[in-house]
Amino acid sequence: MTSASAAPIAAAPVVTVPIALGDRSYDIRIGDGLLDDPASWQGLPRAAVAAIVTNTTVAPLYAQRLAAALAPHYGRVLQIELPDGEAHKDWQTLDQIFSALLAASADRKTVLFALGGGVVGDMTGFAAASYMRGIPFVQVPTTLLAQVDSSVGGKTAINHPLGKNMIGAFYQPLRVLCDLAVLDTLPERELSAGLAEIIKYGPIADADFLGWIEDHLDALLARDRAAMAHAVRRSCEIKAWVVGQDEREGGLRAILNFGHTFGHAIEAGLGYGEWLHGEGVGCGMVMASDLSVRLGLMPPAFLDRMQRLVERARLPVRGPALGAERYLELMRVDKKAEGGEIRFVLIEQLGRAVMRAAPDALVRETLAAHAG
Ligand SMILES: NC(=O)c1ccc[n+]([C@@H]2O[C@H](COP(=O)([O-])OP(=O)(O)OC[C@H]3O[C@@H](n4cnc5c(N)ncnc54)[C@H](O)[C@@H]3O)[C@@H](O)[C@H]2O)c1
Ligand SMILES: O=C(O)C(=O)C[C@@H](O)[C@H](O)[C@H](O)COP(=O)(O)O
Ligand SMILES: [Zn+2]
Repeated sequence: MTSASAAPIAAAPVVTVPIALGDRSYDIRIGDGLLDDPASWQGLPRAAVAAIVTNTTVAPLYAQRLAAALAPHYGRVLQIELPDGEAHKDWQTLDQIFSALLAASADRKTVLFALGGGVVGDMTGFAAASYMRGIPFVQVPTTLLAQVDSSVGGKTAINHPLGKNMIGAFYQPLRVLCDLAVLDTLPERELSAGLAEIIKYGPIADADFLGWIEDHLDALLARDRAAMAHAVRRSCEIKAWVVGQDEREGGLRAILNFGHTFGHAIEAGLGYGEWLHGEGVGCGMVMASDLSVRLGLMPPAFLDRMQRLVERARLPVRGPALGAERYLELMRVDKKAEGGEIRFVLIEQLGRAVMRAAPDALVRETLAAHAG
């Protein structure tokens, strides 16, 4: 993919990235202060009930402002507060959303607003996909990771103890609103987790963007607003470009899983929540880069480059000591696996990814070098 439109942008203007999916097309809006901008809510369906789905951490920070913005447009605005954390991305918490909607007589016109990170977004999306067989929803992502990745593209899910995101649906939001100002309150560890998914887009789709991230990493860690705006925009452009061609992951979309086969194994193997998703992806990208080198697809310098960048982003580059057999067992449950054969997203050229099986012996070598 070429890096057209990669010129840095100023922080102030609202940028719109379209995602083309026929009658499910929508806009990703990126800007400073979108929560308080009346234009953010124009053109959305009106209804008797709107529900803000959020969590106990984000609610005190931003829910009141969102409720005030929505009040003129809906008869009632409910607030559904979920417990915080990856460990709660499960059936029980999903059911809390359904129970709250039913108790409030939410109907088929009810619009859900996912206010939070990827956990809230994935669960709200799944609730929207299944409540009364489908109701509209809007993504209002409040973490860097959610703004650059999880709010876009319609993958919704909950975890299963045996595997990450195993129960879910493809279901697109009506709109995505990325207010860059909310990133100011994000803890540093979560900022780094978001950087992992930003870094991902370079090796899989845009070598120039990888260079840009290397050059601007310090600015991103310092939350420089213009650097953030560019990183969110370019990430969303790449994700929209991929999803627009392969909404349901028939092939190409799997490149967005670079680093995830190892990363998901780490998340599930440790029990959800010990490592953040972005931490698993950061370390997983180092492992997948190592495997790309071992398979002769990339030169050793590529692994050094990726490891250095992931480290600079303050992400782990060594996986936990789960044992190679346990890693392999967990990775065989991955959604990309076919007939028990693990398939990895690997890099074959900077900016181009490929999906390949790898001999267990080589995967063991990668794990010996980067885990434990
Ligand atoms: N659907 C997809 O395409 C997709 C893509 C990537 C990741 N994901 C999923 O997203 C999840 C990870 O998302 P995440 O990294 O956003 O984690 P998260 O949703 O757990 O949020 C991280 C933490 O930040 C807090 N938080 C959120 N916004 C805040 C703010 N503005 N200020 C202060 N604190 C804030 C949250 O309460 C939470 O404690 C994982 O479950 C992952 O599987 C999905
Ligand atoms: O949108 C996608 O497609 C992705 O793979 C994005 C990933 O960053 C994300 O973590 C996704 O939820 C992983 O998908 P899964 O199908 O492997 O569960
Ligand atoms: Zn991810």
